[in-house]
Amino acid sequence: MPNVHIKIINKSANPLPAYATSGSSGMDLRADLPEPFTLGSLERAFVPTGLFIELPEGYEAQVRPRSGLAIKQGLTCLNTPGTIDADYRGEIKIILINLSKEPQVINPGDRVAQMVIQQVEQVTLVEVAEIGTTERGAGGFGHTGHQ
Ligand SMILES: O=c1ccn([C@H]2C[C@H](O)[C@@H](COP(=O)(O)OP(=O)(O)OP(=O)(O)O)O2)c(=O)[nH]1
Ligand SMILES: [Mg+2]
Repeated sequence: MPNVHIKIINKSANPLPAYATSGSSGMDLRADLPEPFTLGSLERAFVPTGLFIELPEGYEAQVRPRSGLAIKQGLTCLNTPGTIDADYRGEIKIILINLSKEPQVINPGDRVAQMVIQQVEQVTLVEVAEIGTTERGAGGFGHTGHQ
């Protein structure tokens, strides 16, 4: 398991993110807020985490929604999966949107998203006149049917 440097600016006394179980893909991210705030129906907002991360080259972090919040409160990440680049040194922020019909309250320390850290490769694009053929070809967007 590689080490990753993380700095936490702790407005809400939040603990460092951690994997909830030994098999968890993501670590939950807590809202670093001075007080509760309300996200109205269809409103979006930055939710600060107070976290600054130094990812090794060749890694990325993804900010993803939590399914429980999505089904119970209609809260999700607008740009899911959010991309944290390896060279980003600013605060990790969550772009939360309330897709429910009711206002939703976010409390300091609430676990509003999760962060998955994984390896990612950069490639060199080589321009060619023709690309290779496949069985699928240009078929997509449901062309294999529903069942
Ligand atoms: O949910 C997110 C998504 C992004 N970021 C930060 C880290 C990321 O490295 C940077 C840029 O994100 P992205 O590439 O998605 O945004 P952009 O609109 O392309 O901005 P830029 O031109 O700065 O790359 O913003 C977050 O804190 N949370
Ligand atoms: Mg970008």
